[in-house]
Amino acid sequence: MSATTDNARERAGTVAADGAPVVEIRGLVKDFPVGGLLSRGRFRALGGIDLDVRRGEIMALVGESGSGKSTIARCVARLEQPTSGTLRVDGVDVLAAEPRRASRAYRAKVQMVFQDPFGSLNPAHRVEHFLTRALVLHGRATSASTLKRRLTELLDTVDLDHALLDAYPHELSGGQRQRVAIARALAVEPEVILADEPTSMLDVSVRIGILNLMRRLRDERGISLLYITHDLAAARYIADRTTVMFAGEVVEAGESTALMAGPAHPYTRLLLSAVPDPRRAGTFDPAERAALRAQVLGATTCPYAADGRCRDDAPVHHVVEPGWTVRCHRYRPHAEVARRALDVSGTATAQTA
Ligand SMILES: Nc1ncnc2c1ncn2[C@@H]1O[C@H](COP(=O)(O)OP(=O)(O)OP(=O)(O)O)[C@@H](O)[C@H]1O
Repeated sequence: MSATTDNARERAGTVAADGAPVVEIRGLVKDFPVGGLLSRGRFRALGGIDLDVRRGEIMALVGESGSGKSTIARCVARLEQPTSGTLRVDGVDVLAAEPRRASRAYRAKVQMVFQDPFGSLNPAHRVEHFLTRALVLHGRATSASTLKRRLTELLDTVDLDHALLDAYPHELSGGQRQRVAIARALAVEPEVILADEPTSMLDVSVRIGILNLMRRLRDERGISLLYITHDLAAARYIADRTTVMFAGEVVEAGESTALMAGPAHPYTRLLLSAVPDPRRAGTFDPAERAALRAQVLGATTCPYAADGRCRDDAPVHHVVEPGWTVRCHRYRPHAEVARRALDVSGTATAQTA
């Protein structure tokens, strides 16, 4: 863990990550059927993922659209059934112990926050309904007075005005809606929150508030977060560690600051070369996004792909430093030499130097 992160926690008088994994994923494979009901075609969305989220840490999961980030979160949330692999939460083998759909006890431990807060809040109900329902269903408010107190506490935690209890989702801004969704997740006092692009539909000016809120939940409550994002700048800002995915595989994982200062995998370097400018106003421009996608998917035309080695012989994980791994045949332990050897574009060198 970086000195910067440690200092930030010390300043805040915080709960530090204790290093023990709360979520342990091993060899997770997910195949989806393709080609209709009568077809036997399968598409492998996850090719055997290993990933840990430690207690009280934020783990960012980054990678281009379609790389499998949401599928991992949905498997952990029990919204998808993995094809194979193991998933442990608090040491419990979830796929063996839990029903296909998550039990209430499991949902009390693991909560998910989605990209579109409007889509996840029924427009017919007021804020009070969403929060009350979560509190009552999970036995977190057994009397009228505790309910009132817990509602107030939840609103305070997510920095929402108490008057908004009476508001309908359409009366809230995007940022306020996402805060309600987070408050609803917090109502059950979870150990883990899976946040799937929670800021991508929000204006830049609002995003930072949600990122800071997630950081506070980690620091003050020791909640573990799996934070899915396309935005590497946000991952660098908020996450203790970052896992980089490409085409259903983890290609690099390590402490965020170090990984982003000197990425060892060509794909991570390409992603970093396209980090959006945090000063830019408005939401992500679709045209720019298409250009980014073309550039990143161009990574499949890695200069070393021609030798066919990755296709014929899957690369293994190399240790760059303790806690930092990269999956690339071409990786050599002397980082500077490796980085030059792995260079795939002049832009990447310029931007990440
Ligand atoms: N229910 C499904 N049926 C068939 N294919 C699916 C299904 N869900 C996801 N996929 C495919 O699995 C792959 C991984 O999808 P996933 O949503 O996990 O990617 P992602 O990295 O989260 O992308 P995004 O950032 O766009 O959400 C994609 O190719 C997607 O089309």
